[in-house]
Amino acid sequence: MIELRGLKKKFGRLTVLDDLDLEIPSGQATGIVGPNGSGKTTTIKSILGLIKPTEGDIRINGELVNNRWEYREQIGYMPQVARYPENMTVEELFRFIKNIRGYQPVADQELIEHFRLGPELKKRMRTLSGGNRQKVGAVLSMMYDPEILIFDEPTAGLDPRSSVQFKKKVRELKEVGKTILLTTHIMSEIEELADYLIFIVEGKIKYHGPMADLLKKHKAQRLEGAVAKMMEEAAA
Ligand SMILES: Nc1ncnc2c1ncn2[C@@H]1O[C@H](COP(=O)(O)OP(=O)(O)OP(=O)(O)O)[C@@H](O)[C@H]1O
Repeated sequence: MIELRGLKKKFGRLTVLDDLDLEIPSGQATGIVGPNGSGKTTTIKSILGLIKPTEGDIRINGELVNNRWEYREQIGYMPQVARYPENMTVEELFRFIKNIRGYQPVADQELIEHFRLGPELKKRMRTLSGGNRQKVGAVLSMMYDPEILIFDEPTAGLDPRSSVQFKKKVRELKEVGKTILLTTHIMSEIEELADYLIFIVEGKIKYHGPMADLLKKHKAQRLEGAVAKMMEEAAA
């Protein structure tokens, strides 16, 4: 379980995360939704230790991870916008990551095939299409078989077939009990993949709990309707 307690983040005078208290359950997929600029990526980056919170604690499986780095080995991260060594070819990049880690990945070949990246391996990163860069990010996030996977708008830029391939992989990861956290603006994707939902507006949690409870509460069949209602309530 990932626990956030009293998490605050300020950038100068702007409060971006305002006292977040929540639990992200293990072995399930959790979707974070909310309007643009509501703090989703900042929450993810805080969990990853890429942003230092102004206040508050983050615990993973009960252990406080503030200012500690080792725990990041258990997390695979696919960022919204990734920066890579642009002159490396895709295969050089994979080799580079293996050298940094110092041990062999569990599933790189299988993932390269799954995402049909074979024809891209000899291309330099700077020449890849946006969608293929995303797929490289997906492989990097999964190839060491981490317990926790965090995907920030993972299917933005993927063509429909690749998006289906990505979601199939996420379902497989769920089946083997991984903890998954993902953000997306595509509500149907959250419905397909997530069991648990976090709704965040202007850095405040407006809902967190099982997806089914939210739909029941708002008497909605589809998530889009429930989220639209919550957005109206938040704006009122
Ligand atoms: N390094 C930074 N310095 C200053 N402000 C920042 C920084 N990073 C994020 N912000 C601000 O924090 C707020 C939340 O940003 P964040 O990227 O977490 O939103 P988001 O919910 O992921 O949005 P989106 O749906 O558009 O991706 C925004 O107002 C953004 O401008």
